[in-house]
Amino acid sequence: TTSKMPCKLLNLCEYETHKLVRIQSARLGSLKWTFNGVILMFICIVMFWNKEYQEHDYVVSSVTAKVKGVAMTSLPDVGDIVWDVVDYSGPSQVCVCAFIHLCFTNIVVLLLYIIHILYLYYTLCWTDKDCVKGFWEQNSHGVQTGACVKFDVKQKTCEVSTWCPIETKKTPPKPALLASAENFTVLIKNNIRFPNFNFIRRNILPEMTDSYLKHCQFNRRTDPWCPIFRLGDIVQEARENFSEMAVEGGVIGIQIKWDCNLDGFLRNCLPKYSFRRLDEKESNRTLSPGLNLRFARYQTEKGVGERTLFKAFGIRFDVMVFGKAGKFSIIQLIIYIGSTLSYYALVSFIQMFSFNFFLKFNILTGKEAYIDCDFPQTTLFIDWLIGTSCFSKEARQNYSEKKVESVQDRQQV
Ligand SMILES: Nc1ncnc2c1ncn2[C@@H]1O[C@H](COP(=O)(O)OP(=O)(O)OP(=O)(O)O)[C@@H](O)[C@H]1O
Repeated sequence: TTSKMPCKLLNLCEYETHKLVRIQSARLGSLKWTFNGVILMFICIVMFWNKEYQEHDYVVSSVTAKVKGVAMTSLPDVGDIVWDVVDYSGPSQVCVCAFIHLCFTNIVVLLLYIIHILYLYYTLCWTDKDCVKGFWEQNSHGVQTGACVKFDVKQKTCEVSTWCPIETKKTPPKPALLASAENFTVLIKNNIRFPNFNFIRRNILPEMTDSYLKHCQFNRRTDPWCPIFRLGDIVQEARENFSEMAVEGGVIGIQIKWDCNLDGFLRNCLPKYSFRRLDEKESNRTLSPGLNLRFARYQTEKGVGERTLFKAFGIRFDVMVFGKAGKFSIIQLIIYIGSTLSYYALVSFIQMFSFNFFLKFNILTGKEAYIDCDFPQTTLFIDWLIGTSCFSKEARQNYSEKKVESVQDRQQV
């Protein structure tokens, strides 16, 4: 007995293995193959749907844009101005569309400004020593000359050199002066590359001809690949009102999405355009809404430098390019198959669950006897439901005679 003690205490003389049971049951057999089939189908659908057999690469791209259109404005102090393609295409010229993607839609013109007219700025002083030559600060309009000059009867102020007269704050005109920019068109040229696959493409597709480009206009339904967009349509696609947005300006995002399949006969690589407003929409509630900038036209009048200052409000179009390309890769396919094999463990789990459930249901309804077990049973319902069934000797014998063929028995081992 003493020699058996360490055996008993430490379970040294025991070996555990699983018992394999083959059950002759049409119901359980068909359940098993149904589950196997469903899982196999699920794996295949996911594989083809998500193209899990492909390796991927991400897009590298460049974008340029050219705007065309003609508009006329009647501006106070300046008169009628025609804005055509030349005004907004040269880099050093006055622009309606200043940077490639910004289009002015509204303008405040400030009077002719003459260079180097001395103007008084409200920095009080008593003598010239109180003023610093060349001094400038954020809210002043020019640079101090260093002279202290009379401002009114009582006060003196530091003299500054600046453009005259001083710009006063003006609200943008409503309706917008350049609202006809709605009909301008912009050609967006987008070149993309997937470096890993050495694949190059443009949004001006190979099958497009010069005459097609001259006349086409993007339309989501009738012409979704045309790279020429009417500004009004872009704003409308972004669910905004052009005439409202034109007053103070704003930012619209143009998203170009390339989702490319580079596999043989399934090859497909076309751009998808979408549009949305990117800046704060509620101009009533937003401090300093919209988008504006200043530019000037310079001229000389009788030897004196002059400039016409424009404060222009505009809609900026930010073009964003996203893209992913996929190509068949045997390594990806093997990795995917390997990672999905574990799903088959689900089959035996579901099988065991349903087997136990049916068996216990039979026990509950008195079709099977369920008495004592070789090991303690918990009283938790969930354990009872999914735990391994245990039978009395009699029931086990009875059951195995009818349905169960024992392949491997632990006690025999
Ligand atoms: N904003 C635009 N709206 C409509 N069509 C445009 C626009 N920009 C370019 N196009 C047309 O698209 C085609 C390709 O333009 P691209 O700028 O590459 O060539 P281009 O010969 O320099 O064009 P153009 O001299 O007419 O400006 C041309 O037929 C051009 O007229």
